[in-house]
Formats: sequence, C-alpha cells, structure tokens
Amino acid sequence: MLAVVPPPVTVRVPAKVNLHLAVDDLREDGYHELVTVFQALSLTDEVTVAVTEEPGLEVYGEGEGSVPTGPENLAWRAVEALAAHVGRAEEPKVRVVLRKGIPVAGGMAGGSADAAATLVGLASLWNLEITRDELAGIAAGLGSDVPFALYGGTALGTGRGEHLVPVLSRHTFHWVLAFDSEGLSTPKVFKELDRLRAAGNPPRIGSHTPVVEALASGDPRQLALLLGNDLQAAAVSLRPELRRTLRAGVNAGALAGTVSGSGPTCAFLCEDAQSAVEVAAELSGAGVCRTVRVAHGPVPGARVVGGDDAPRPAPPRVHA
Ligand SMILES: C[C@@](CO)(OP(=O)(O)O)[C@H](O)COP(=O)(O)OP(=O)(O)OC[C@H]1O[C@@H](n2ccc(N)nc2=O)[C@H](O)[C@@H]1O
Ligand SMILES: Nc1ncnc2c1ncn2[C@@H]1O[C@H](COP(=O)(O)OP(=O)(O)O)[C@@H](O)[C@H]1O
Repeated sequence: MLAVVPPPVTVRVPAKVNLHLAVDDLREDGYHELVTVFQALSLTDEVTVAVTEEPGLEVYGEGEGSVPTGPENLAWRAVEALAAHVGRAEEPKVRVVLRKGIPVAGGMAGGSADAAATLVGLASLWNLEITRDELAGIAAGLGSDVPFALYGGTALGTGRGEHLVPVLSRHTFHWVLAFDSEGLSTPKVFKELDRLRAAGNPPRIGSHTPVVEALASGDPRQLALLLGNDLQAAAVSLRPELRRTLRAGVNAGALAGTVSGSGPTCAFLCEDAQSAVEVAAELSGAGVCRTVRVAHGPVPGARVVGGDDAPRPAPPRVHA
C-alpha cells in the first residue's frame, strides 16, 4: 500500500528588536542574566519543511553564503531536537528550505527565528499534538531568543531571555533598519561588554518599567526617549562606524536609534509610516550602511502560511 506523503508546510517568522536590553553580570554557566523587552517586527524569514528521501537544508536570500547548511544550522538543530522529543530520533526524513529576509548575525535573531519556525512547521507536518508552551521548552534549549520567535508580539524576557511575559503594546510602531555589510558575533559582543565593565565603563541602563508604560500609552515619542541597550557600547567599541550610522538615522528624521541586540543592525523608531519611508530614503543615500528596510511591530510569532500567502518558488541558483 502507498504511504500518503503530507504536503510541505511553510512558516513565516519575525525578526526581533530589543527596545530595552539590561545585561547583568556573567553567570557561572557562561550566560548573562538579562532583562529585555522584545518586539517582533514585520521583517521575516520563511521556512518550508517537507518529507523527503534526501534530508538536508537549503538557504536562499539575505546572507545566504554565510549561513551554515550542515548540522550546526539552528533550524536543523530544531529538527533534531523535536525528533528526539517525539521519539523519531533516527535521521529525520526532512528537507528544510530557508528564505531569509533577516540579516545574518545582525542582532535580530534570524537563526533563532528559523529554529522557531522549524518547530512550528514540523509540528504541523508530523501532525503532532503539542502545545506552543511545550515547543517553547524545546526552543529554550536551542537558544535564548528562540522562545520569543514562537510567540512574537511584545514581551518582557528574563533569565537568558527565555522566560517571557507578554507586554501590552497599544500602537503599531514604525521602524527603519540599517543592515551592516558584516555581522557581529553575539558571544564576542557579550565578552567586550565584560571587558569594558572590568575597565570601569560604561553606565548600565535603568529599569524596564518606563518602557512598558510607554508601550501601553502607544506614544512613539515617549518610547523613543527610553530605548536602551547595555550591549550598544560593546557593539560600538567593536564596530566604531556604528556611531556614524546611529547619528545619520536621527539626522534623517528618526525619533531615536538603537543598536538591535548585539548588533550591528541599527533600528530607528519613527513617528509614523510616512516618516519611516522618508527616513529610509534619506538614510539609504547617506552611505552609512549596506541596506535599509522599513518594518513595523508588533507582529505575531512563527505561523503557518497558506492560500494567497503560500511561498514563492525558491529563486534559481546561478552557476558561473
Ligand atoms: C543578545 C541577544 C538579545 O536578544 O540577541 P542577539 O543580538 O544575539 O540577536 C540575545 O541575548 C542572544 O541570544 P541568542 O543569540 O539566542 O544567544 P545564545 O545562542 O543563547 O548564546 C550565544 C552566546 O551569547 C552569550 N550570551 C547569550 C545570552 C545571554 N543571556 N548571555 C550571554 O552571555 C553566551 O556567550 C552564549 O554562549
Ligand atoms: N538558520 C540560521 N540563520 C542564520 N544564521 C545561522 C543559522 N543557523 C546558524 N547560524 C549561525 O548563527 C550565527 C548568528 O546568526 P543570527 O541568528 O542571524 O544572528 P544574531 O545572533 O546576531 O541574531 C551566524 O553567524 C551563523 O553562523
């Protein structure tokens, strides 16, 4: 009898920006305790999972040449983790296709997003009865930012960032994102912060409460005054050109700019959608970054797309 092969499943998953990222001291397990307010943005990756006789992973789009396609890819680690969790530990007969829009090593949690999307896609492909909270447990084992990509929205993250509580956000906020030509390594940025702190610098950002209040008020001007990131000084120390990028965004009319997470992507909060388009146009002409994108948030976390949302076919690879 012929086995019925389920159709491929595609999941869209958002990037994140940290509106507030307070980093505490290094813990014994090599991680830093942190308090962060995440917001999920309309800048997305799409992940398709399919049953196959040729297991593996393909990557297209943003940064495709610098994303590993072997077992170290976070999306493939998600395949293995979910397979082990549900007792399919033999090599999973799965093909994963990543269509990336999120910059690689950009401080916007692209790899984490792909892992979260893979968990959601496989749960559907394998018809698993598994809750999002159970998936979040597996997600936390894959990386600090993976659980947030499952839920999306706006959330307060504590611990390594994996303990999440939703935060009320009344408004759609409009952002301009400046991608750099090269990524920054997250562990190196945390190490640089430890080094700067050992030398007596820089001051730590305060409590997250005012940011949560500004989100509830929905006023982008109020939120703009409160954006803060303890990793920014470390990212700027490793990549001094970011100072110029941050200045250029504000000169172009943004309300405020911040380094996203460990960087080097800079995120600029704008007054409204129209202002974001104008800031993006001016910033692209300023010659301070590789690419500029407009995005809004909050948006939902990883979710299966279908119908008119169905994926475009993978772009053809050009061989020289
Ligand atoms: C800084 C943040 C802010 O949201 O995001 P990114 O800028 O990477 O997107 C996160 O904390 C990154 O989360 P994620 O990228 O999932 O990091 P993980 O894989 O868990 O950890 C990578 C490495 O970063 C360091 N790390 C990460 C998280 C944390 N709370 N303390 C740390 O010191 C550790 O050296 C760890 O080995
Ligand atoms: N699916 C993936 N997408 C992007 N990068 C990945 C992925 N899997 C593993 N990586 C590795 O993880 C590193 C961090 O990538 P990414 O998650 O995009 O950045 P960040 O941690 O700054 O948010 C990359 O340099 C890459 O080598």
